[in-house]
Amino acid sequence: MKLLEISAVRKSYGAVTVLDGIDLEVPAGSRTAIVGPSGSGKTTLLRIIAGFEFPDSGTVTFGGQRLADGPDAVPAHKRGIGFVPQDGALFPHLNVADNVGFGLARNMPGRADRIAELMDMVSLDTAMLQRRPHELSGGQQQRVALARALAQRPRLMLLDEPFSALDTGLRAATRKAVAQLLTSAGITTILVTHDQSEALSFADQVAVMRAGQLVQVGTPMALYLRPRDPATAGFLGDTIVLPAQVGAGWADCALGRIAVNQADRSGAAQIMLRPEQLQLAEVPVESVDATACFGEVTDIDFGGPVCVVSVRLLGASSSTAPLQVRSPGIHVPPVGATVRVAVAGSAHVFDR
Ligand SMILES: Nc1ncnc2c1ncn2[C@@H]1O[C@H](COP(=O)(O)OP(=O)(O)OP(=O)(O)O)[C@@H](O)[C@H]1O
Repeated sequence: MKLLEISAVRKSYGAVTVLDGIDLEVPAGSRTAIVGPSGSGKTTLLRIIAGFEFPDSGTVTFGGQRLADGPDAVPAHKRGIGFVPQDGALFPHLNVADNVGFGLARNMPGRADRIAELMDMVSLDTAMLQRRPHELSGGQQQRVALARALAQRPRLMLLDEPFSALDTGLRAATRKAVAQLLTSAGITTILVTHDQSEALSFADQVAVMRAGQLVQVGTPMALYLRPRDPATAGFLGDTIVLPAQVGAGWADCALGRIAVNQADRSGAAQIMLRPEQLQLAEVPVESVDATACFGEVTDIDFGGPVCVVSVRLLGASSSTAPLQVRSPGIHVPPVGATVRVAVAGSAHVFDR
């Protein structure tokens, strides 16, 4: 069942079109990530859902209620939608208790208990209630911001790059904790991020935005393995894109004959592999023959657990860019080694 439906939403600032016909359905209980480069319109879309901005045209429907029909819109405070902005936006002069309880009436019965319950939901110790925001870590501040948004018991939570100020380890741990918390509370969530790995790991629906349009919406796995075009593929991770002749479920390309995931395609096409699909095995140079694909290691970028190995295919012209292959650090072949290149899984054929 869909909780939120966005239909044909357009928004311009002066002559600049920021949202150019957005259609998106968000199922109840799901986690959606909107991902896209800086300036593509992600925050504007989130602010339209929250009610801080209104569309020029198009509709926003939430739980069957029309929230916006063009500029005719329900104000933000009547929507029952939580919003956690990028920097948390805590009130610096208020302590944690007053930040968390900001939207709760001062004379509300059980107010202190509700604030303690919210602190517990976001795994913060109530011993922190008297502290000011500057006396908290970045991760703790984000949790307070989340608790403040949860106080309104929203059915939908909007998160605008809430983890971007956190360092890598804390970021992953906070993201996971927040995802679990929102799911167990049954709160539908939309996360805006420009970090593709964050989108892929957080969401069960990913929407890729480019220049004010949603270019593809689907599960993380579908988008990663079957992106619509090379730009979307490249945005979601590293790629190896090769020209090929495809037909009957196979592609003939510089790596030899490999399986493709669209059996119905034929003719000249561009195919895509993810670098982790290529596997290298060092072999003696005299074992090179025509039955497999071989190359020479030209460079290694040692990254510990995963290294990027540059491989020039034997027979390729010197102007052809080497393949960038990911290889475990303990098995990395040396520069100059001859390697057999094998492909795991199938390649994806781009539509155009
Ligand atoms: N109030 C405004 N007035 C004029 N232009 C605006 C306004 N808000 C946003 N824009 C412009 O709209 C475009 C999209 O902005 P938006 O913040 O939605 O992008 P974004 O994808 O969230 O980017 P980022 O990842 O950098 O936050 C940008 O070109 C921005 O400059």
